[in-house]
Amino acid sequence: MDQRTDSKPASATGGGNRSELEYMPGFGNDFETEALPGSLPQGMNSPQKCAYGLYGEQLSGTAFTAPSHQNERTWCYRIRPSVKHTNRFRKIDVPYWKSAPNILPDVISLGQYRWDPVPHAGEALNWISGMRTMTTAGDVNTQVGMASHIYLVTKSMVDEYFFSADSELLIVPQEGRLRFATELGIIDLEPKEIAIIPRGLVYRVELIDGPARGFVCENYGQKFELPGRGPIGANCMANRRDFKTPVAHFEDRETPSTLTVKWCGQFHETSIGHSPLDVVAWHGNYAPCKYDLSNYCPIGAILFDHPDPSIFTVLTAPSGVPGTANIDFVLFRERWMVAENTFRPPWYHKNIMSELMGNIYGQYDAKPQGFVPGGMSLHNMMLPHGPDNNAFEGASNADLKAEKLDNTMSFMFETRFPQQLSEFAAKEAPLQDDYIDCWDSLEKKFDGTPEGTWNK
Ligand SMILES: O=C(O)Cc1cc(O)ccc1O
Ligand SMILES: [Fe+2]
Repeated sequence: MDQRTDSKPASATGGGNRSELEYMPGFGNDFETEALPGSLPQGMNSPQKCAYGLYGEQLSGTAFTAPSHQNERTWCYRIRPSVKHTNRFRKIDVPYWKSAPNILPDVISLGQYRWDPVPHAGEALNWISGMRTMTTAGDVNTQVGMASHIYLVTKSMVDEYFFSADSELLIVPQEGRLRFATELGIIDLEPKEIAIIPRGLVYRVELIDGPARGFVCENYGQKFELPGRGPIGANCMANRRDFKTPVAHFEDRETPSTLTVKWCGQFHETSIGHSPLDVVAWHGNYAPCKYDLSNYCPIGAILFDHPDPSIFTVLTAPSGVPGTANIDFVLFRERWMVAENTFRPPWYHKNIMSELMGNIYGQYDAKPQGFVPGGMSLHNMMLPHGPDNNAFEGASNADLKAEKLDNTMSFMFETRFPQQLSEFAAKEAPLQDDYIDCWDSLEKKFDGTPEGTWNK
């Protein structure tokens, strides 16, 4: 669906409140939007002279020759071409934001790990200084794998801009509200929502309500897309129309500013004399978006058994291997549990993929205690895990009436690669040293009686 929306440019500071922001519906649509009437060329991309004296510029998110159903690019009409934004770069240190490969000789990643919420620091932190890498997987240089991070944001970026050439960011807020002022428009984000910021897109992050904390999946590989639903058909899970992309919004502001670029795992800074968020009009299918997780329509077992968690996939970032994702983003949210004669929580298992989980709010059914909002857990490649003793006992003896799992939202970043703990995750973050004890009290129940419940 194409949509054309004119919007007034807001104040130079990106002013205006959330309700004034406008979004266009759809996932991966071919959008078009202009902030000034007539600023978007029609019928062609590169007129000899653009309206309002704008410069035309293409942002390519896939190779020029990617198959047409995967090809993504956006045409921007901007006050200055981006190349005018870049002076010489200098390398800077962003010590807590790591990239793969980051395999540390004195850190053991083999294990089941769980962390309490990372507390806010004494000093004020912004989107860049407040990023805390927990795990890395794959290789940023060959564009496979991912990193997981916690962000701790207590101050806005002011005249500071950022882009990651390495990655697309999937952002999962847990507390506080943030504004992403991007080249292509403004997204306000709060817990229960997620956002996707594409590789190469310049933006600034402002604090609306703080402190803000959340989770980030940094995807080095092919972009996130909606999973195929197979026999489920054309509806449910995440529906395309519920993804929202901002309308064009520009800043014509000449102030000394800095642009930080993440490139091949390293950070670089350059000075510019103006806001780079100067795109007046754009069209294309390479754009940021947000999605309200309360729109996710879960599908599940309606008679017996516990399906694989892939049934709850919101987004998947494919690898070259069919069915084996670089990353799946999986959501465990409110739902009814109705399966008869079934052990309802997740089963015990070992998985070739590695599972990084975060709790947005509430209680997770396999871990009624200890996995708290803002907390994370890691069940690495082929490492056994499953319900703790309380969950096992409770679910094995429960009266199996229909039961609503209410007030619960956790998620999983599941990748085909093993995840390596960062130094921060192993040594500074609030690691629960006693996590594996949660399985200690599981008893031997083998008693020589053949009866289970499956043959009743
Ligand atoms: O380990 C976990 O808690 C995540 C998970 C949930 C589930 O329902 C099935 C498998 C699985 O890995
Ligand atoms: Fe699991």
